[in-house]
Amino acid sequence: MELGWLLWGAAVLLLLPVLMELSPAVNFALRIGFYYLLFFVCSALTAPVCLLVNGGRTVKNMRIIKTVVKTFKYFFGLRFEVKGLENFEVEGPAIIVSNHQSILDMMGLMEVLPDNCVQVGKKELMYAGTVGLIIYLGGVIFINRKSTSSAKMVMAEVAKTMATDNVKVWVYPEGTRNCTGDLLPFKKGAFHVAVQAQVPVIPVVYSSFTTFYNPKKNLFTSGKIKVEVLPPIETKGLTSDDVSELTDRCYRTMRATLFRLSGRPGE
Ligand SMILES: CCCCCCCCCCCCCCCC(=O)SCCNC(=O)CCNC(=O)[C@H](O)C(C)(C)COP(=O)(O)OP(=O)(O)OC[C@H]1O[C@@H](n2cnc3c(N)ncnc32)[C@H](O)[C@@H]1OP(=O)(O)O
Ligand SMILES: CCCCCCCC/C=C\CCCCCCCC(=O)OC[C@@H](O)COP(=O)(O)O
Repeated sequence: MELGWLLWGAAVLLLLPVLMELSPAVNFALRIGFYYLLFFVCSALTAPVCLLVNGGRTVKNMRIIKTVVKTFKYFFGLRFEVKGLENFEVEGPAIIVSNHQSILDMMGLMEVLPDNCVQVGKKELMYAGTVGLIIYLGGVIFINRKSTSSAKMVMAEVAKTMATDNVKVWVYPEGTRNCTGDLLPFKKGAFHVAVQAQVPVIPVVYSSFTTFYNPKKNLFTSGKIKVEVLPPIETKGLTSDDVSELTDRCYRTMRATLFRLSGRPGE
């Protein structure tokens, strides 16, 4: 019986590289599956460490999470080329906004995440097994995208407390993943919070993943991701009437940067 299993295991191990070469779908499924497994297992192992070291839900756990997630890129042959980190060095809290292409963004997020920075995430993530637990412990702010009123209430609370907690808040203004190489129109929530809290908006742009990652084409290979942290946009003196213009300005700057970093001719 054991011999049978041994032979079976050896056959799979020998066949796997051939299968991965022959079938992009197998390659994609194995690499993405391994990514999920990494998240799941590392979350389960990191949660007790966070509890032991920091005692519960606190942004301080993001340092531990960041240390662990920063190792994931080596498993997938991904490299980050980062510019502009000095733009994170603002006095006090800020709203950070970035484009959002895939769940692979978590590696890019942790690659540059400044200290004392939490993220706004869809509340469904709370139920993602051990990942839900670890992001809860990391201080992630959960919003219900299906209820604008409740989402706005949560965001209004963030605007009130981010100054006292001295935290930066990272928001994905597209509101969903978008791996087309372009930007979706921006939701305004992040910019309302920035104006309500009178804190700067710091745009962060990741180059397009389309050269190495495309679920529709079962493409997931190694690759280089350019990351640029842009200069902060001040909101002092702005009111809710200025939010649309602030959103549009940020959108245009980030879209031009996305095209530049991705080597795509601007429009
Ligand atoms: C060790 C291993 C570890 C492994 C683990 C590692 C990972 C550890 C990190 C995890 C990290 C997770 C990261 C997840 C990332 C996502 O889950 S992304 C998806 C969730 N995020 C978002 O949706 C953020 C962006 N969305 C927003 O900000 C949206 O504005 C809101 C607040 C959700 C509302 O959205 P909406 O219902 O679509 O409404 P929207 O069109 O934006 O606005 C409607 C109206 O309300 C107004 N409005 C909007 N917001 C406001 C406001 N706050 N105040 C006043 N008015 C407002 C607008 O101005 C608009 O009015 P008009 O100007 O058009 O007249
Ligand atoms: C025992 C319980 C078993 C539960 C199994 C769940 C295992 C979960 C394992 C890995 C989950 C990886 C999730 C990492 C965080 C991903 C963050 C992210 O990118 O979420 C997508 C969100 O931005 C936008 O969502 P949509 O594009 O609107 O959709």
